Amino acid sequence: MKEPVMPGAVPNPLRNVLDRRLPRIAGPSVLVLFGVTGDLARKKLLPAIYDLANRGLLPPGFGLVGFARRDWVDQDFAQLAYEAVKEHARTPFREDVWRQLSEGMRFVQGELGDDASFDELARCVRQLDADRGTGGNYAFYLSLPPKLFPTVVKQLRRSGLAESEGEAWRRVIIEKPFGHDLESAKELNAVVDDVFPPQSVFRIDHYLGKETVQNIMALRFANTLFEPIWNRGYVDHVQITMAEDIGVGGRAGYYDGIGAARDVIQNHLLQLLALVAMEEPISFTADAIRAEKEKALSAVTLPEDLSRGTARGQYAAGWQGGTPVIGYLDEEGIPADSGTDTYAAIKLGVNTRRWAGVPFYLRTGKRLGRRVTEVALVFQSAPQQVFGQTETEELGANSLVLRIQPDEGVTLRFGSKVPGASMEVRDVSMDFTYGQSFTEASPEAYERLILDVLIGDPPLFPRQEEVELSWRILDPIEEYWAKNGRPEQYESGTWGPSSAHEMMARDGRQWRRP
Ligand SMILES: NC(=O)C1=CN([C@@H]2O[C@H](COP(=O)(O)OP(=O)(O)OC[C@H]3O[C@@H](n4cnc5c(N)ncnc54)[C@H](OP(=O)(O)O)[C@@H]3O)[C@@H](O)[C@H]2O)C=CC1
Ligand SMILES: O=C1O[C@H](COP(=O)(O)O)[C@@H](O)[C@H](O)[C@H]1O
Repeated sequence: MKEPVMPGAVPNPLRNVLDRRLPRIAGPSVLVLFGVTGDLARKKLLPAIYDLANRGLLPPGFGLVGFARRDWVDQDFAQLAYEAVKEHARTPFREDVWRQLSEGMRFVQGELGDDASFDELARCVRQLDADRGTGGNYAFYLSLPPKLFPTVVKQLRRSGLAESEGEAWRRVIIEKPFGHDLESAKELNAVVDDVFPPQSVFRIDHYLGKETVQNIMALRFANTLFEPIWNRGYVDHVQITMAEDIGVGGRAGYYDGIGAARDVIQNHLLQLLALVAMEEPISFTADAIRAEKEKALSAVTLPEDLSRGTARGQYAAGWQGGTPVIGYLDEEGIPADSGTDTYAAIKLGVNTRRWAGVPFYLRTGKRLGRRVTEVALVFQSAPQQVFGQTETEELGANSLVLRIQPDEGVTLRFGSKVPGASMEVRDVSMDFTYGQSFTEASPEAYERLILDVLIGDPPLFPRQEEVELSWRILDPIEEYWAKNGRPEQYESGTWGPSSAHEMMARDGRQWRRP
């Protein structure tokens, strides 16, 4: 409902800003976590829930229900959560916070396809609701292998859990990847859409919960400094890098057959591209932001020749931090003849007045030189170099690097005269680093996103249109790869296959060395 405006009242431009600074606290609610024994729940979700409680952002009567197949009771779940919190939480351990949280924790053992398991879950949730006074507000987090999403959504309806009464709400949180191509994404959406209204569906892309990713909009639209040069008149090209030093670890079952491009380009990297390429939204509402991201994604173009504008690889044995590591094909659970990519690089265009002709190079990979995610705008070189010698990393180009992780911040690189008698210019950096500029700590991405779901605040969650537009970009590339041989092997600990470097060299450019 719109707030009534007094006749003659002067609108206060700070109102919106002040509202955003108020502490945002979740109301009474129960969170049901499917897949609670999994990797994501243990490393990220359970610690994030504890951190929210520790920061006073969860109500005292908050309820948490874990669901998985193993033969556990409430105490086993509490023990798992305790260990996860001790190992991975960001805030210090406080006995009183833990006690209050664990009093509201329950475990339900069951099979997702089994009606009786869901009837037991419904009974447990309703009992917890009554005990803790959570007002019938339930959120369901699907931290599961993606093929199980439709089963759970259907079971939520069958068991009556999806249905709310009166003022109470129901929300469903769906982990990525949302489908494995355009067609399956549409099928999944049809199932979800049948059970939950669009405003109750929260599709998680945890990159949008990262402070530094949210800062892309602040950097662009809260300043006058960058926007005038944020276009084809000044930018030569954009590089978006998400490099990991880890291998596939214990996630073979999920990763093999999915690969690097579906795992992170379809979601995280295309969301970064959208935030860099989009126009300013007319407001910071979910609809306005999503609409601008969708326009940017609709304008994305593929390289004319996919053999020259894409590259993919698979890690072979090598060295990581001085330790020998095995190749992808020797990882546990990976078929010896797997053709799954663990590295992918793609050159895209954005066909708008702002970006026409500016290439966006996206790359991601596992077992690369180091863990780093960054967005680099590489600017055109000065029209003429009056100074004899320029020793620069990007051949004399200035760059603005948004350091998403680690060492979060922003770097501006430009040429400066080297002190001394000669007129030599060398690249230097001007740095903004979160840790040095703010005393406030950044919440973990999942902490922010879980809180937003419990509050019902949707701007940081992509809607179905964005998911579909991203699959439209990736599907032709995956089809091309499927028909054109195996990924090229690259040594672990290096910066990916030689075809990715050749792709840049053909354009007279090179990948940045992060
Ligand atoms: N791990 C990560 O770093 C990230 C994961 N994600 C996404 O999060 C989701 C979960 O991933 P992750 O935690 O790694 O996966 P895991 O394989 O580690 O965990 C899967 C969970 O699902 C449960 N499960 C599997 N089958 C069934 C079934 N038939 N009935 C009931 N429970 C079942 C397992 O429980 P049990 O075996 O005990 O029954 C386990 O708790 C995926 O969608 C993934 O894409 C997203 C970003 C990062
Ligand atoms: O979504 C995913 O992200 C993680 C990396 O997340 P980050 O926050 O540590 O950058 C990646 O390892 C995983 O394969 C992928 O599913």
